[in-house]
Amino acid sequence: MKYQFSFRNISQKFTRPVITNHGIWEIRESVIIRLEDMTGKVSWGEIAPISWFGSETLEEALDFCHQLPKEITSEIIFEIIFKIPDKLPACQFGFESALENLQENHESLNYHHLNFSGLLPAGKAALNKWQNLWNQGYKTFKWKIGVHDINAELEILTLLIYNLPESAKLRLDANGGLDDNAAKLWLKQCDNFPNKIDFIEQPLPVDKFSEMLELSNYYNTKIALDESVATLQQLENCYKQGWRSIFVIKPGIVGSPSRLRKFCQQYQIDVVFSSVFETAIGRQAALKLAAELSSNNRAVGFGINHYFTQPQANWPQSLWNNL
Ligand SMILES: O=C(O)CCC(=O)C1=CC=C[C@@H](O)[C@@H]1C(=O)O
Ligand SMILES: [Mg+2]
Repeated sequence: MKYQFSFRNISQKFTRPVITNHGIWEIRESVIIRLEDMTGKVSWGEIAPISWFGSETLEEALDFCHQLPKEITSEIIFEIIFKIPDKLPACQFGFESALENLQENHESLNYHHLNFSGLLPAGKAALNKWQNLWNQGYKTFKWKIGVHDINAELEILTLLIYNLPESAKLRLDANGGLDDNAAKLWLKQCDNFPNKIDFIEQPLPVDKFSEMLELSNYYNTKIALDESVATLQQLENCYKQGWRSIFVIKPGIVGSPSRLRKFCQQYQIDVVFSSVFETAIGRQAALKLAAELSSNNRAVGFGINHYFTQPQANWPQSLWNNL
């Protein structure tokens, strides 16, 4: 099968910069790819790298797209998906989801049974942001920690827990920014609120796997790996090294959807699906996987209607025309 291939770079400004232990992220850039088959059917994919999570860089993704011919075959696409798995995971996701969309009618996608988690700004700004997300229907909130002084953040946590409605849940994401003592302080504090805290995400850096495994066996508060399991190879490695607590999966950078499906169905892991702050194109493909593979009814981190200001209506054609 042959496809007309084209691609364009897109950048979107976050409504509010995403501030994490990795730094301040103001503009989200990604690559939109377009495949048209011989019947004229068109489908879209999105390549949305996060290089500091371990995916390829945007430049590597663009270079890869530039070296592809304007007319590509399904053999070339399968080569992308299965032959270069760990170097270009965001490209794998973009191309395979575009191909899947050509082969399936994604309108049948039903993810209305999913619960969504709203992203709170780091620091004390979270205290006056949660209310309007609650009013929009979010009952789970993710708050970035490891950004400000730990004592200040622990105080804010207490205020957040005191102010949030009874049924609201909090998940804390340190982005690997804590040391062992700080992680123990957070876990000890969270153990005091067992019905409030969903989990602490990536408390320690990626190279502290055994320390996180030990913490996960000692404290009641669950720990979720994120940066440690960013790509399929890392996911498999952490599972094989004994991780059985929560795995945060970012479909946009993990790699091939079909290989992810196979892994999750084979190992029945406890997963939380998470956005890479993609556009509606990548989000639709990611939520398709979340709808199929989510476990334990965990809220998915795709609260798109508060990441970007640009309207996402009648994408992607309108987007494509304006790029
Ligand atoms: O998972 C969510 O709730 C939203 C997505 C999210 O928090 C992230 C997406 C991409 C990079 C990070 O800044 C951050 C994360 O660490 O999970
Ligand atoms: Mg995270």
